[in-house]
Amino acid sequence: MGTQPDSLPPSLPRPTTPAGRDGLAALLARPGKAVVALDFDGTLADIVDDPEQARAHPGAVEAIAALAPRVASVAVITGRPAGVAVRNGGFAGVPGLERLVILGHYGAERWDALTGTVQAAPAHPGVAAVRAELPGFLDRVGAWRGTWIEEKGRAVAVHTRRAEDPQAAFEALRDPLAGLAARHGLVLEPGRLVLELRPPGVDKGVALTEYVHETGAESVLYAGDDLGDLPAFAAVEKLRSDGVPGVLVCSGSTEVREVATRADLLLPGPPGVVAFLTALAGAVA
Ligand SMILES: O=P(O)(O)OC[C@H]1O[C@H](O[C@H]2O[C@H](CO)[C@@H](O)[C@H](O)[C@H]2O)[C@H](O)[C@@H](O)[C@@H]1O
Repeated sequence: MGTQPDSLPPSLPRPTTPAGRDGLAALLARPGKAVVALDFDGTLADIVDDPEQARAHPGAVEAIAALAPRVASVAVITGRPAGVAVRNGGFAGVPGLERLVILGHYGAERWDALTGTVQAAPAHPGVAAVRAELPGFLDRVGAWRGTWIEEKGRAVAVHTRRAEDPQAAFEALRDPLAGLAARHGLVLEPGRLVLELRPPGVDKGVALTEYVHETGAESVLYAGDDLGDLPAFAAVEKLRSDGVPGVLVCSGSTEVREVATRADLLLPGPPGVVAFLTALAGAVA
């Protein structure tokens, strides 16, 4: 049996890094000054073939609702439109989630449970241009059968999960779509078998940093699973170097290596995240 040389409770999985253990200890010492920020797809929701069908993993909403009243804030930071995350997550009107904040479109949109409204940055004209060009563009570059376009309002995403060889389809489209995005003043956001063309200027790191400063938090936990979460990881690393303790959690240890290798704590996907959040709520009770 291992020893616990610090004050972390045995009910919680133990971060593997000193910085992660410091971050978790700070959160537990003063939960009322902690922000817990969570990605949606792959972290709170299991990955499925059809994004419309993605739902919060069983127990996720209950775990967040138990935790949220005991910390400064819980925020969901997602590439989804904020309204889609609210709907698919089932986050509206839940006791305990009265102060939940959802930062959608990587921070370009914000939904507050307090008002039930979405605030958004102005639309980028490049998105409409790409939307019009994309079907013909995919035909011309010979996209794999099964590749499809997700309409996201402020962005468009090209999915390859349903192609015969999803990874080959993803790799074949990556450079062409980066070029198309650049021609219209957009950036390419690669994810798990998805290539999103979206406006520049904001990412999950910017969104998280601004939110931590807004709330005056003195510690932060961020959990994510995908490449789009790496800016948030970098933001926590920067906050740590500025004296704000933080914990980095990876949901699923094998899918996206870059996320796993930078995390302080590896959890086995959304079921593991739900178990962790439930235990965390118990530990700060
Ligand atoms: O920031 P997130 O909450 O992780 O959202 C990022 C992207 O998630 C969605 O795509 C991913 O989940 C789908 C449903 O499980 C899956 O089919 C897809 O392969 C994944 O990449 C969403 O569809 C994208 O728009 C988001 O950008």
